[in-house]
Amino acid sequence: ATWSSINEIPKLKWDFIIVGGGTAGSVLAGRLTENPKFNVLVIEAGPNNEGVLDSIVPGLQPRLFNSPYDWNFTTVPMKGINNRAVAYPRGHLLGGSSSINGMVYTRGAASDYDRWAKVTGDQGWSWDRLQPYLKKHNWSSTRQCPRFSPHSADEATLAVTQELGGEFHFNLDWNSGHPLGVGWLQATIGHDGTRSSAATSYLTPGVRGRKNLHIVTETRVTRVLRTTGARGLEIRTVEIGTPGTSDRVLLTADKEVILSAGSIGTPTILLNSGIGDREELEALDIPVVLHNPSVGQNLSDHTVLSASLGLKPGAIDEGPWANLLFDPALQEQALEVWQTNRTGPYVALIPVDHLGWVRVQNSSIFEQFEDTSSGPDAAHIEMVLGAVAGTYSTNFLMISPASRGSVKIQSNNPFDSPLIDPNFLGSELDVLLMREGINAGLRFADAPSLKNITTGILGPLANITSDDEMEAFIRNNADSGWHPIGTAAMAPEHASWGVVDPNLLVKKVSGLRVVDASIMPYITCGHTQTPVYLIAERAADLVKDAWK
Ligand SMILES: Cc1cc2nc3c(=O)[nH]c(=O)nc-3n(C[C@H](O)[C@H](O)[C@H](O)COP(=O)(O)OP(=O)(O)OC[C@H]3O[C@@H](n4cnc5c(N)ncnc54)[C@H](O)[C@@H]3O)c2cc1C
Repeated sequence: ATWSSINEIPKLKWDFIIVGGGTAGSVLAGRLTENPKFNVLVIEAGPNNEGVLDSIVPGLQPRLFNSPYDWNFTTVPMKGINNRAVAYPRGHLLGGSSSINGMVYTRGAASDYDRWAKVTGDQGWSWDRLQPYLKKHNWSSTRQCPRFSPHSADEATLAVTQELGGEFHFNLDWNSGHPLGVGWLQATIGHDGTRSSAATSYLTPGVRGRKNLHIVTETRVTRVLRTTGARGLEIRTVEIGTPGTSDRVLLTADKEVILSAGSIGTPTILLNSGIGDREELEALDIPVVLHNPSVGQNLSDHTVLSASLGLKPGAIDEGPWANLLFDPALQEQALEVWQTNRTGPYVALIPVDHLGWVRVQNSSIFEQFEDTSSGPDAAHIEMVLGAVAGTYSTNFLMISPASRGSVKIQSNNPFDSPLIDPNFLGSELDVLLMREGINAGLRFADAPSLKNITTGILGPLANITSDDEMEAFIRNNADSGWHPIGTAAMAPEHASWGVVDPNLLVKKVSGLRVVDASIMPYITCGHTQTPVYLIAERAADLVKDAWK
C-alpha cells in the first residue's frame, strides 16, 4: 500500500529499504516483492504519481518543470558555457524522472554495454547478457508512425535518407544495438495515449496491493548510518528528516538498504553520511565514515543545441494543430480531445517522428583527441528531425562527451541543495563535437527534398562566418540533455576507483547497494531511461540471488 507519512506505516521488520521510488526504485520494488518472503519498504521524497494529470498526458509534460514534481535544481555556473548556470530538472514523485521525462525510448549502442562489461570485468553487463532484461523490461510503446508530425515533413525526412544515404541511411530499427542512421522515433507512451513510467508499469495496483510492499511518499532520507550492534562497516540504517525541524526517524533493514535516489540524490546522501572525500567532508564538519574520493565525481551528461530551418510558406500543412504551442484555446481543445478518446496531439510530446544517429567520421578531431564513443557502431551526435511549430528541426544532442563534472554538498545540512557541476564543454573535444553536430544538420539540410521545403538555417547560426564565432555560439547556447550518470560509478571490485563493485554493492561497506543511473561508468549514446531499466532489472536478480 502507499502512505504519505512515515508515522502511518505499520511497524514491521523490513528486509529491504529502497531509498527513492524513482525509475530504478520502482522496478526493484516490483521485482523484489515477487518473492513473498521479502518485506520491502520504499521511501520516496516526492508525492504519489497517481492522478497527476501532467504526468499522465504526454503532451502536458512541459508543465511538470518547476512544479512540485520537479526537484528544480540549478547547476553551478560553468566556465565551458560562458559561466552560465542552467536548470537541472529531476523527477520528484513516484516513478522519479520516468514520470517527468521526454519519453523517448532509446537503447544506445551494443558497444556501450560491452564497454561497461570491459571496465568492470563483469560480462553480466554486456549487451548480449543484458538481452533477457531488455525483454523483461515492462513498458508500453508506440512507434510514431506518424503521431503528429505532418505527413509531408515525414516524407521529406525519409526522402533525404534515400537522397543522401551514407551516414543518413534509413535504419528501420536503431534500437537493435546498431543505432547509426535515421529512423522512426519510439516512445514510452502506451496505445491508450498515456505515459508509461516505472510507476505505471512496475507499481501497478496489483503490485501496490502486495502485503509485502509498503511505499511511503513525501518522506526524505537524509543519511544512511552505521547499524548499531553490527560488526565492521555495516550500513543498513536510514535516517529520515523533516526540513526545519530536528525530528529524525531511524529505520533499519535486515538485509540491505538500496540507494535509488538517482545521479544527484544518491551521491548527496552518501556525502551527507560521511562517505566521500575525507578532506572535503572534514571541511564541512562531517565525520568521515569512509574515505572514497570517487563519490560524486565522474558526472557525465549530454549537451543539447537548437538549430532549425525555416519552412517555405505552404510547403508543409501542419494541420489544425499547427499553432498548438502558442494558442491557449487550441491547448484546451487538445486536452478535451485527449480526455474524450485519448487521441489528438497530446498523445505525444515532441511533434517529431524521426531521430538520426551520426558518427563523426573522416575528421582530424580524432588525430588530436581520443575518441570518446564506445565503438565504431556508436554515435557521437543525435539529430531530432521533423517539423516543429513552423520550422524544420535539426536540433541535436552531443551524446559522446569527454567532460566530467561532479556533485558535491555545500554544508552539513542535508536539506541544502547540492552543488551540481556537469562541467559542460569543459573539454575542448566537446566543443568540436558540438560543431560537428551543426555540420551534420547543414549536410542534412542540403538534400534536395529538404531544400525544396525550407528557406535555410534560422537565427544567429545563419550569420556565423568564423570558427571563433561558431565556438562562441556553441558556448552561449549549449544546454543540458538531462541525462546525468556516473556519480557512484561501478568499478572492478579491487580497483582503487569507483563507488560500487560490479554487483552494485558499495565498496568496503556491507549492507548497502546503489541501483540507479549513478552507477554507469560511461554514458550511453542514447537517452538514459532504458539503461536504467536494464540496470534495475539485472540488479533485482543480483539481490534475489544474494538472498536465496
Ligand atoms: C526532464 C527530463 C527529461 C528526460 N527525457 C528522457 C527521455 O526522453 N528519454 C530517456 O530515455 N531519458 C530521459 N531522461 C532521463 C531519464 O529519465 C533518467 O535517466 C532516469 O529516469 C533516471 O532514473 P534513476 O532511477 O536513476 O533516477 P530517478 O528516476 O530520478 O529517481 C530518483 C528518485 O529518488 C527520489 N529521491 C531523491 N533523493 C531522495 C531522498 N533523499 N529521499 C527519498 N527519495 C529521494 C527522487 O524523488 C526520485 O523519485 C529525462 C530526464 C529528465 C529529468
